[in-house]
Order: sequence, then C-alpha cells, then structure tokens
Amino acid sequence: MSPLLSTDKVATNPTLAVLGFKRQIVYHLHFWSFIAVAPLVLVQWNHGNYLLSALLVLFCTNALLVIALLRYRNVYFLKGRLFPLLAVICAAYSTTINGHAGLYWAYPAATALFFLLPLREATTCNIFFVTVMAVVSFLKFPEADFWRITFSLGLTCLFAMIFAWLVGRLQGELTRLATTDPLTGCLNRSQLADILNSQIQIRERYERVSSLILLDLDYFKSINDQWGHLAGDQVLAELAIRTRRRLRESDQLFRIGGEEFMLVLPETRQRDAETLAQELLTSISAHPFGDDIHITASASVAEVAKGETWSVWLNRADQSLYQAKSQGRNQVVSAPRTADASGSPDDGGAELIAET
Ligand SMILES: Nc1nc2c(ncn2[C@@H]2O[C@H](COP(=O)(O)OP(=O)(O)OP(=O)(O)O)[C@@H](O)[C@H]2O)c(=O)[nH]1
Repeated sequence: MSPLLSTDKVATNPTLAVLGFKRQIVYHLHFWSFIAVAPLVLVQWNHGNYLLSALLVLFCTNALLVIALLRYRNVYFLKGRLFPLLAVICAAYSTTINGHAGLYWAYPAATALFFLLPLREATTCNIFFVTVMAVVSFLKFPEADFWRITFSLGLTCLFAMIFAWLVGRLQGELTRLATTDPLTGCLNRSQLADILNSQIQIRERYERVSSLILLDLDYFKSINDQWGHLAGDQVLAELAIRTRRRLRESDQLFRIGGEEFMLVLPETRQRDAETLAQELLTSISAHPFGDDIHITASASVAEVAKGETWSVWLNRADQSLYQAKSQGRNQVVSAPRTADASGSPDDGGAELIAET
C-alpha cells in the first residue's frame, strides 16, 4: 500500500486522518469505476458503438491517472473534475444510443459526484447532470418514463447530497473535537508539530520571524487543593478566554499540559513577544479569577532560529520556562537567541526580562 493510503500515516493527526479518509474515497471510487467500465469498452466496440467505446476509454484513462497520481505522487489529478464531465457525456450519449441500458449508469455516477467533489460543486454538476438526462429522456422515451427518470434521478441526487453534507459536518465536528481541548477550547498537542513546522517553513522560505510563548500557572496544585478541582477548571477556562482576547487573529493558543499553555505568534519578534508575555503575566496577577482566586504565572519566550526544528525551538522555550520557575516564578525569561540551528547562543544565556 502507498504511504498516502496507509492508515499508520494518518492515525496521529486528526486533520490528516480526514484528508486520508477523503483520498481513500476518491481512490476507491475511481478504482471500482474503472473495474466496472473497462469491460464496456469492448462490449460497445463489438456493438459497433465506436464513439461511445472511445469515450469509455477516456473515462478509464482518467480513472487510471487519478489512481496512479494519488498513489505515487500524492496528487489529486485535476481535482477530480474529469470524472463528472466524462460521466455526464457517457451517460447521456449511451442513453441516446442504447436507451434504458445507458440510463442505468447515470444513477451511480450522480451519487459518486458527491464523494469526489466539494459539496457545492457536486450539487451544481448534478443539477446540470439531471437536466441533461431529463432532456435526453424527454427526446428518447415516452412522457411517463421521462417523469419517472427525472424524479428518480433527482431524488437519488438529493439523498446523496444530504448524506454527503452530513458526513462533511460530522468530519468537521470530529476534527474540532480531536484538535481542541474541551475545557478551554484551545488547540491541543495534536496540532502542535504541524503549526510550529509551518512557522519554520515561513521562516526558512521568506525570512519571516515567529515567536512562541510558554505560559504556566504557578503553584496551581494549591489552587486545586484549596478551592477544589472545579474552581481550578474555571481558572483554566477563564485564563484561556482572557488570553484569547489579547491575541491577534493569526496567533494560536494551545493548552499543552494541565496548567501549561503555548502561544504561537506569527510575524512577531522576540522583543514584542516578551512585551506580550509580560502583559499577560501582569494581567493574571492583577486580576483575580472566579471567587477571588489570586494566582501568578511564569512564562518563557523564544523566537524561531534559522535551521531549527520545531522540537529544538520548543525545547529552548521549555528550558527558559524551567529557569523562570526555578528563579522564583511570576516572571518572563527569554530564551537565548541562537545564531543558527547548531548555533551557540549569541547573548550568553537565558535572559530574565522582568519580575511582576
Ligand atoms: N483543575 C484542574 N487541575 C488540573 C488540570 N490538569 C492538571 N491539573 C492540576 O495541575 C496541577 C499541576 O501541578 P504541578 O505540576 O505540581 O504544578 P504547580 O502546582 O502549578 O507548580 P509549578 O508549575 O511548579 O508552579 C496538578 O495538581 C494537576 O492535578 C485540569 O484540567 N483541571
């Protein structure tokens, strides 16, 4: 099995899992369409229907191309657009020359479109498809048949559309549940590597900076012990709301541990991230949570360095957070900036910004 279609490749990341699921549908629909249609090339040729036979060859060639490119290049050939085009032409022409025998193919083809194309595109294609088949049926069959065909094909499309719409919503909901923390609504660790990697790619390709902040509540265990676990939960949820309010649209907030959060800040220099971290800490210590719960937090800041992997980047921030904790908490420590991935720190060691 190709890496694209292997399940162990998609199991760790919910977004990739959904993508893998969609690609498997595309792959199987093209594969089984090819198996069903390939023999008809010869059948139609033997009946002297050379044009239809040639159209079916095109259909099969497209199916083979989609399968091969999906398997070996990880590419969805022409985003599946040739399938509906050829399916409409083949079904309409086959019905014109073969009558009901051609018409039967319109039903699986119309259904397949909802699994191959985005919902809106599939609906538009199928309105066109049903209209073409209605015109062909009107010209080819008695009026009673025309109505039966139009309504049954329309109903098949409607059922397929409702099913595809609900599956799409379910996929979206499952992805949201799998990628976010239910208590705070923050992203969870499943997205961490992908999002840090995308910032690293932007850094490498466009020389644009990104920074991250690690923020950890101080002595959170004592809050749970003193006020109860539920109050602790409320502090975490409120902290997420307050932090999100302070962030830009492009920033991302993760909950990466019990009382540990991570902020990814695109287009933000270390100095600006330090200012933000300091503001957050000041706000946490100055404004009590829930039933007058006073708490402080420690934070670290790290700007991504050239040639660095996401785990090295995160690790630098983690070391500085450890330092902030060991130096007395309620403070921001900035990670030493490295000259490059192998880099020696260019400014000595971790830097204490300020104590609140
Ligand atoms: N209420 C609540 N508590 C949690 C949750 N997740 C983790 N915790 C608690 O957070 C506490 C973390 O304790 P520690 O790792 O010792 O950290 P701390 O007490 O904040 O001490 P420092 O980080 O060293 O300042 C533990 O008591 C966990 O039970 C959660 O979802 N809700």
